[in-house]
Amino acid sequence: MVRIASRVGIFGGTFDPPHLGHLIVAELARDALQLDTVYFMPAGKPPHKYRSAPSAGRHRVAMLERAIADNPAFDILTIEVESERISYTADTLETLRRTMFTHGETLYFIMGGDSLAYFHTWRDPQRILRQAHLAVIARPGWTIDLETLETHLPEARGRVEIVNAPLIEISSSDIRRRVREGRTIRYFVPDSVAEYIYTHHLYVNVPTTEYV
Ligand SMILES: Nc1ncnc2c1ncn2[C@@H]1O[C@H](COP(=O)(O)OP(=O)(O)OP(=O)(O)O)[C@@H](O)[C@H]1O
Ligand SMILES: O=C(O)c1ccc[n+]([C@@H]2O[C@H](COP(=O)([O-])O)[C@@H](O)[C@H]2O)c1
Repeated sequence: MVRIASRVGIFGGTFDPPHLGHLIVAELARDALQLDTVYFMPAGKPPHKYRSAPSAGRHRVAMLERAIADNPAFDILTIEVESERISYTADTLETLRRTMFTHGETLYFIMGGDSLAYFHTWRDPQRILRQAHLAVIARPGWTIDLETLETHLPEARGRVEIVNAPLIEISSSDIRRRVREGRTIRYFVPDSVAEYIYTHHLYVNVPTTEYV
């Protein structure tokens, strides 16, 4: 039997909380790149946000479970939230290649344009590009500048796919602020996620050192 290697998206993020922007990005990447599965991968300790901790991993996973429940092409990878270490993507992808994606799967690491702008500063970006392509979606306020990226990182040439999508001005930080201020988050997150946020009193008392 000839086995056809599958095409897999890995969408790393803090997801504190997951919002409709994340879901639209994942669905458009799935569609554009013909991905069999998109895995949402919440970071345990996100490298650029480690000064003040995000909500507990169990809350972020629970919200993701609710957010993706009705999409059979979406799943969750808990490898990073289960670890005590800072979630460096290069390490995670290598581990996943060793343990889970061992059949020549084509991997796409999905990110917004804001993440791409700093990608060359990530730990060992060359190592990431050896494991996966990047799938990048535009984000309001950020230009996708492949030329500059390739100047910093020649290994990115031919490894980055741009996914066309409408600009979606939704962010987790805005949602956290809205909850804190008692404003609506309806239609920013799935109803099931909003319910979880209110039931567990998330984002009500966020320290003044709200992470950036
Ligand atoms: N509205 C959006 N449009 C495009 N990409 C997005 C959008 N929201 C998040 N992303 C991308 O999803 C990934 C995970 O994002 P993250 O979980 O940090 O959410 P966020 O909304 O950026 O959070 P915060 O506001 O707390 O920084 C990142 O690569 C980010 O660029
Ligand atoms: O590996 C790195 O150096 C690195 C630096 C910044 C971000 N990342 C990853 O990028 C993803 C999005 O990060 P964030 O902070 O926007 O949620 C998440 O999976 C992070 O672990 C990874």
